[in-house]
Amino acid sequence: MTRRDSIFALSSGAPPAGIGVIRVSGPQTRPALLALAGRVPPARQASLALLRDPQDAMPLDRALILWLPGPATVTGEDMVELHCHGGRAVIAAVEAALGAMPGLRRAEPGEFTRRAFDHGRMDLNAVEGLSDLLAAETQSQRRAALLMVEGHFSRRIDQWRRALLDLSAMAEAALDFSDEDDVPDAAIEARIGDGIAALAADVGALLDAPSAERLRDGVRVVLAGPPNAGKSTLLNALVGREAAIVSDIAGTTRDRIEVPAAIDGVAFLFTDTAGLREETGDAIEAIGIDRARAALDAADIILWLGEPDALPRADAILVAAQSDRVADDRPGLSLSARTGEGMAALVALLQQRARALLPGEGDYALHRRQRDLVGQLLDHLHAARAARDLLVTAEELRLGRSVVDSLTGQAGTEDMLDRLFSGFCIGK
Ligand SMILES: Nc1nc2c(ncn2[C@@H]2O[C@H](COP(=O)(O)OP(=O)(O)OP(=O)(O)O)[C@@H](O)[C@H]2O)c(=O)[nH]1
Ligand SMILES: [K+]
Ligand SMILES: [Mg+2]
Repeated sequence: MTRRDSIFALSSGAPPAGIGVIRVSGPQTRPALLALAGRVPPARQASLALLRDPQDAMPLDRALILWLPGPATVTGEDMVELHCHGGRAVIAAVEAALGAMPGLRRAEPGEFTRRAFDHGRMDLNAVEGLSDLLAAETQSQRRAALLMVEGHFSRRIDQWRRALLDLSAMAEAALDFSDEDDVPDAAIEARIGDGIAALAADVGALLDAPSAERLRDGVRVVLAGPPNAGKSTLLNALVGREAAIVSDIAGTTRDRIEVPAAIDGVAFLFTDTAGLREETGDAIEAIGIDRARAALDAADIILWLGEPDALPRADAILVAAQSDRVADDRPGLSLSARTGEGMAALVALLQQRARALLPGEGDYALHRRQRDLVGQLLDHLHAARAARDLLVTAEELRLGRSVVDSLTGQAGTEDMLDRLFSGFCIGK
């Protein structure tokens, strides 16, 4: 796919800044560079140039320019980078000069990336990874996103595609053969079966990959228990600010209070909830209790500040709170949010639990879209394996290949792509 129009945008942060990098991409890039700088420097070598307004030859800025002829560029098109002084008026003047040139216009959000995708420079997984990388706030988010951008997952999918093609070719050959004498070669069928099983094992292993949404939004830690157990006090201590109201009145917290917080490079989403009790005359509190139960259902980790025999889930962490004033023969992790006693142990335990849910060093995380498609691929492989008829096996393998195409975005629906790219900032 090629496009006629060329685009430009400020690709660095909002001015004023030390440097403002304006990128241009498309067939008009070279003429634009010539018009602004009066020359086209050697490819991929930084050089200084006085940029002039082509209309009146007045100086705009002295900038570092980088001429990047396509197709070996990030968009796959001719590109130039203008590293200008990052003042508002400088950027505005250079952008105005570019905008006045024929065939050049401002880029829409994500349009550079979209061109990279359209020209096969990035597949959909790398695009999603880039979106995550730009949004990354913690080091674990950054690491997992970078692996996606670098194409680790895409290369694995490519291996799947090749394995599927090989298996399909074997199945077709066996079918041709069986046409001739009605006796399919048992050895070939066994080889196909083994190949499918090996591929299914590799694909299935990815279904356990950590969730990119969880990595992005934070590990959901829900604090729950009876009224006045000290949930809100503990939440405030964990996030380091007075996010929730604390009082000695039972039933103080009614709504769910969600507070994101990064602890040692891991994103958590802490949720304080209304105290759970069976009977309340207060209609609002009753709604709060329903919401608390819903939060518990969605929790990755539960901190339970109640009775041990009322644990909402077997893996909930039992917390014996307010240890500074309650006699401590209680089971569970003893702590006082007031004095800080036991807090370090709780944080260490949260980190340990979170690590098990998040990608480790060198692991990638999968978005729901990716996980769903990996699941579909696995279903087709299982069906291909279980089929008694080689025709069915061949068809399931073909369906598997189309799932792989969806995974890389080769068979993506247009509105999904529009949504994804519009989430990018301008200049990316
Ligand atoms: N001494 C001491 N008091 C605490 C501690 N934690 C909470 N409290 C007190 O216990 C009372 C209840 O605390 P909250 O944090 O509001 O309890 P809660 O579980 O959120 O209560 P609800 O929102 O009403 O369900 C308040 O008066 C707190 O100051 C603690 O560790 N030590
Ligand atoms: K309270
Ligand atoms: Mg509370």
